[in-house]
Amino acid sequence: MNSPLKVGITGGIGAGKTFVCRVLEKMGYPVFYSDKEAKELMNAHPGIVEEIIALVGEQAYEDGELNRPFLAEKAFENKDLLSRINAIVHPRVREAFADFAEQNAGFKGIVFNEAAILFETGAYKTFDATVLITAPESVRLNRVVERDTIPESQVRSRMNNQWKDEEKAKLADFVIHNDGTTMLLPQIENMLIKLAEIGKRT
Ligand SMILES: CC(C)(COP(=O)(O)OP(=O)(O)OC[C@H]1O[C@@H](n2cnc3c(N)ncnc32)[C@H](O)[C@@H]1O)[C@@H](O)C(=O)NCCC(=O)NCCS
Ligand SMILES: Nc1ncnc2c1ncn2[C@@H]1O[C@H](COP(=O)(O)OP(=O)(O)OP(=O)(O)O)[C@@H](O)[C@H]1O
Repeated sequence: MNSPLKVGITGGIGAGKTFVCRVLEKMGYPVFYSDKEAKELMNAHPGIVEEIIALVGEQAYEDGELNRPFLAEKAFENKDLLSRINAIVHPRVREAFADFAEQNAGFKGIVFNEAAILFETGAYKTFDATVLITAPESVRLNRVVERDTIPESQVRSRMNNQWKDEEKAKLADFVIHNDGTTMLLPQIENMLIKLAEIGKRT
């Protein structure tokens, strides 16, 4: 079987990546959730656990589980630490996606990968196409405060570690506006038609 078209779906915190990906899943497309995979690997992958402890100390884990609030507070205020954590976690997430893509050669030959940071890491270069989900910062902020019941300051510290939409849009093949006003489904359907055309050419 031909290898599936690999399509990266990204967007800033609260843009609605997962929301859009759930729609794609309902349509039958396989979606790999990088952030979720990263979470699972950080809890269970012995190599990652060892390297995280070596980097930040035993406090990084509590009762065998990643101490996320502890690590989040440190990492989102320290770009160097965050990039070291990324360097430990991302290669393993990439490996897991390669397996997923192979196993899910996919409905109409497309496999989606949802990832919060795709352009920032350069990982976008490994995809056949990229999709940026956008929404104004104020909308994203309100969504996440409501979804996670966390203070605005914590959402902003994550935003500060992500590129602005304008920078990402320059590199994205498709932009989906998920501002709560623009109709979402026609944009998704339009993207799928164009992806099918790209699939035929590759
Ligand atoms: C620092 C950690 C432990 C904080 O955990 P926490 O549960 O508070 O956040 P969570 O993982 O749910 O992420 C929440 C949001 O923060 C943003 N975010 C997460 N990781 C990153 C990152 N490395 N760079 C920029 N933004 C990020 C995303 O918008 C994400 O949706 C965690 O985010 C982490 O380990 N990140 C590094 C691994 C990673 O890059 N994961 C995501 C991409 S594969
Ligand atoms: N078009 C929409 N209509 C209604 N609610 C929406 C819409 N888009 C997103 N939301 C809601 O906003 C919140 C954030 O969306 P979602 O979790 O999909 O964002 P995300 O980009 O995956 O965020 P993160 O980077 O934090 O993982 C969720 O509670 C989601 O249900």
